[in-house]
Amino acid sequence: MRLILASASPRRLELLARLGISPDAIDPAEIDEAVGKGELPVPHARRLAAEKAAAVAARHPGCVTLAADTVVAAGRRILPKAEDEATARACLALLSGRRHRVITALTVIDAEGRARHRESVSIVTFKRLTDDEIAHYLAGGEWHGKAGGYAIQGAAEAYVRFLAGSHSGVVGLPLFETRALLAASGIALG
Ligand SMILES: Cc1cn([C@H]2C[C@H](O)[C@@H](COP(=O)(O)OP(=O)(O)OP(=O)(O)O)O2)c(=O)[nH]c1=O
Repeated sequence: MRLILASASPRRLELLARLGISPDAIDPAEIDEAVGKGELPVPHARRLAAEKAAAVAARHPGCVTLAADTVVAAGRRILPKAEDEATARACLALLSGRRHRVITALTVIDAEGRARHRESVSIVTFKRLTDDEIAHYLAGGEWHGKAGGYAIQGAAEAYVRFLAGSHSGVVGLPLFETRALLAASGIALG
């Protein structure tokens, strides 16, 4: 069974490798990731994962397609993907000392075109960050392109006081849910 990874994220490819899987092709979906008016974090992540999977599956009939979307949420608010330092700084200031959620939604479309969905929701709390700590983190550049302006797989984990849920889910591909969805969709797993 051919597996298509509908993602440009090298982290998702690495996480998939931890399941012993290497996709037959990588075909990133390029969809509009704008947040809908009044759209809440979990529905937003679900919608984007489903749209990424559908867009890519249409190009690969008869294959299994896996897509994911990661959202960092402070209450009902969806934090942006940090594309510049000012945005990353604003995210870190908001997350400082405060509990937030990281949602990764998954969609797998099987060879018959049937879509299956799951999501992982983790709770993360950072310590209260001083201005110096924020400046030091920003200088490292790891925030670039990351939802919420940080990457737990890098230096930011040293600021994480509490995590409940899935570490791989925070990084971008929750292994437990991914394994379950792929197995249900006909991908052979060890
Ligand atoms: C919170 C957090 C996010 N991230 C990353 C994962 C995702 O790459 C990104 C969220 O954006 P996504 O839109 O989920 O993914 P992407 O644009 O990188 O890739 P694609 O849509 O092609 O699959 O933030 C981390 O790497 N570590 C973290 O701790």
